[in-house]
Amino acid sequence: MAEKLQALKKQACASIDETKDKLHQLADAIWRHPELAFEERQAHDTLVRFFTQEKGWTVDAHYKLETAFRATWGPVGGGQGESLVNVGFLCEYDALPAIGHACGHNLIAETGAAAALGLRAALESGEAWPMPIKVTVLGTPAEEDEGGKIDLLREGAFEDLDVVFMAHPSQEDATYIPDVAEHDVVIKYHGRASHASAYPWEGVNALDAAVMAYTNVSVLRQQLKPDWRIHGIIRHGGVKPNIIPDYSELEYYLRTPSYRDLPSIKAKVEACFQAAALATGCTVELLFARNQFYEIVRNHTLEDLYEKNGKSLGMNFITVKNSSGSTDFGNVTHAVPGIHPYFYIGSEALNHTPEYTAASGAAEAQFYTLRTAKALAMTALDVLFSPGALDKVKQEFKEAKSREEKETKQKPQTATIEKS
Ligand SMILES: NCCC[C@H](NC(=O)CCN)C(=O)O
Repeated sequence: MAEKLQALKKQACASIDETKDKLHQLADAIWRHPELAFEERQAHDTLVRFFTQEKGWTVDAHYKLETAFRATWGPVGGGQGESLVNVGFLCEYDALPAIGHACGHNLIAETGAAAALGLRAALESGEAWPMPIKVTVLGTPAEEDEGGKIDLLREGAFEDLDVVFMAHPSQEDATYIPDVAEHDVVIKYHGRASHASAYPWEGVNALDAAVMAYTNVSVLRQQLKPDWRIHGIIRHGGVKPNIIPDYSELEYYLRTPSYRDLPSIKAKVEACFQAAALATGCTVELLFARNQFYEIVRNHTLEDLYEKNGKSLGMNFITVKNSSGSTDFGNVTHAVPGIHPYFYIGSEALNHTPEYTAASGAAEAQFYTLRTAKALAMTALDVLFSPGALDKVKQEFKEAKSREEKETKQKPQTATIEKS
């Protein structure tokens, strides 16, 4: 089987190389027209067209969400009574406000599509596969905002998948970076307008509340655990200096390494926001996002396979220990075994900067993006055909889940303001 597996991997890589121009065009079209979360209509249509033109894929446009899609191929192979193995690849394609594809999600879409095409090409060689195999591509919107994958999870989109792959652009190749749990909140202060010079005493200053809230949180930061994060912006702060602002608005992201600590960080910042309202006489509304992002549940079996395949293609892997951002893929890994490796794109630029936008649209990124897609397809082939690999992946996932359940029993998700 080892030789056959090698030949299949070669076939997947060759097919990705053969499709490289179309794949580049796909990423380029998404990059040239950046769209915000849940508004990715053109990216959705571009990907739907891509899979429709590839032939053989069953494509569901607007799958469960307006800008999500699903493309499936197969099943192929297997005898009667064998259970189906459904391999999933994810495409993200939302951009950031003002700076476009500064997180390279156009390249995530490309790796997901390329890896799926590569796996399909290998599976098409006509072998008698021991079990029925299906390939599924899910287009998952709004990673940079509410987390479309969490909505899709709730809608059952991941229920029939056995393993899920995606890869994220970065400054390095890493099988895992500690993406943390996150909950977002919008804070609205309502005050009363008045002439700021003639009768300021009649006003209730909502900007003052926002500034106090910002300062309260900054003061709180010193007392947070080193890997907890709170960061925010003031979105509205008034309209004219001579009108006491009657409205202000902030948005904050709250992050902890485990979702189990989110209630604690939320309780602490809520106190900061309420205190600002009390001090200024404003009323306050706290609007927490409908979805919480969870940290990634690691699958070392998948990571090791990916690393081995990546190294065979020339990748240099580094180990990252520092907490990173967050991803709605974290929630996926609580339901299905999966990996979310990071990949170098030929630039030292940092994500969420204009320089990264340029790098994710540059021709240089293509070599690295396709190399990553090849490593994903090869890893999927290992999962399918390396003896015992799928069982090992599933067993590790099961063990992680039962550890998780035990920890949740020991430490339920409760809000506490810890006293020293
Ligand atoms: N509110 C969701 C923000 C998600 C965002 N994701 C990334 O940057 C992708 C890399 N993990 C974040 O700010 O972490």
